[in-house]
This record gives sequence, structure tokens and C-alpha cells, in this order.
Amino acid sequence: MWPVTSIPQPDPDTAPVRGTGVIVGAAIVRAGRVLAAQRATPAAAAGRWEFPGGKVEPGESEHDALVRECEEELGVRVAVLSRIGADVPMVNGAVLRLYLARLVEGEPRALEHAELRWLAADGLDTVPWLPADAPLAAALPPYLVS
Ligand SMILES: Nc1nc2c([nH]c(=O)n2[C@H]2C[C@H](O)[C@@H](COP(=O)(O)OP(=O)(O)OP(=O)(O)O)O2)c(=O)[nH]1
Repeated sequence: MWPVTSIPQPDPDTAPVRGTGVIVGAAIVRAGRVLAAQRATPAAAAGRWEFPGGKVEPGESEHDALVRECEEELGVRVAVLSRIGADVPMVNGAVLRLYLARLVEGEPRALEHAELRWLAADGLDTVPWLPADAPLAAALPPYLVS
């Protein structure tokens, strides 16, 4: 019989994660409200709300991925600031990582989403978030003081 050994597990909040395992989201805050986006696809996630963003491509920094995704999805340029909350593990083994962001240029348009909404702190629970986003939305109120 093989001896049973205890393998130390990395701390999920601090361990480095390979680029393709990270989904970055942008909490774009303006005047005390955060921009939430309703997914249009795939069918299983359609109707749920999320933060604009997406997968970090190999060789791409997380900041660059967020800037790229916000251009593709919203038609805006953002400045990426500090991280918000801890990584949220997702069912596919990836993690969702949220960053505070500010609009630098343009007005967000739903180029890939079904709808966009600016939510104040007291409106964060008015939309059905994707499961991984709920704990991150709950961490937002301190950032939504106008
Ligand atoms: N962008 C984004 N995706 C999220 C969030 N929460 C969450 O569970 N997801 C999931 C949905 C998808 O399964 C995955 C990211 O998919 P995506 O479609 O946004 O990423 P992408 O643009 O890089 O994907 P692709 O269509 O280019 O393949 O992460 C979130 O807040 N923002």
C-alpha cells in the first residue's frame, strides 16, 4: 500500500494562477454606482448579471485583458485600479478576480451584453448575479460612496 502523505495546498488567495485560469472583471465605478452587465450568452448564463471582463489570454497581463475586454464589450477605455475582494473559485477550475476601474473615455454601450445598469450600493441585490459574482458584489459598498 502507498503511504498516505499530506500535500500542502496553495493558498487560493495568494497563489499565482496561470493566465488562462483567471477571469478578470471590472467594477467600473462612477458617481457612487457600479456598472453591471447582463449576459446574453450562453443560454445557461443568459439573464444573469456580471462584471464586464473575460479570460486573460496567455502572455497578456490582467490589466491589459481588462482594458481589451472593456473596449470589446462596452466600447470604452478604462483605467484599472486596485483589486477588490478575494479570488472566487469557479466550477471550471478558473478563478474570478475583480478590479476597481474608472472610465477614461467613452460612454458604455451593451455591445455584447443584453443590458447595462449602474447600481448604487442599495441596488446591488436587485439583479441576479452569476454565482461567482455575488460575493464580489457584496464587497462593493465601500467603493460606492459618492
Ligand atoms: N466576464 C465575466 N465572466 C464571468 C463573470 N462571472 C463569471 O462567472 N464569469 C464566467 C462566465 C464565463 O464562463 C467566463 C468568462 O467568459 P467570457 O465570455 O466573459 O470571457 P471571454 O470574453 O474571454 O470569452 P470568449 O467568448 O472569448 O471565449 O467566466 C464576470 O463577472 N465577468
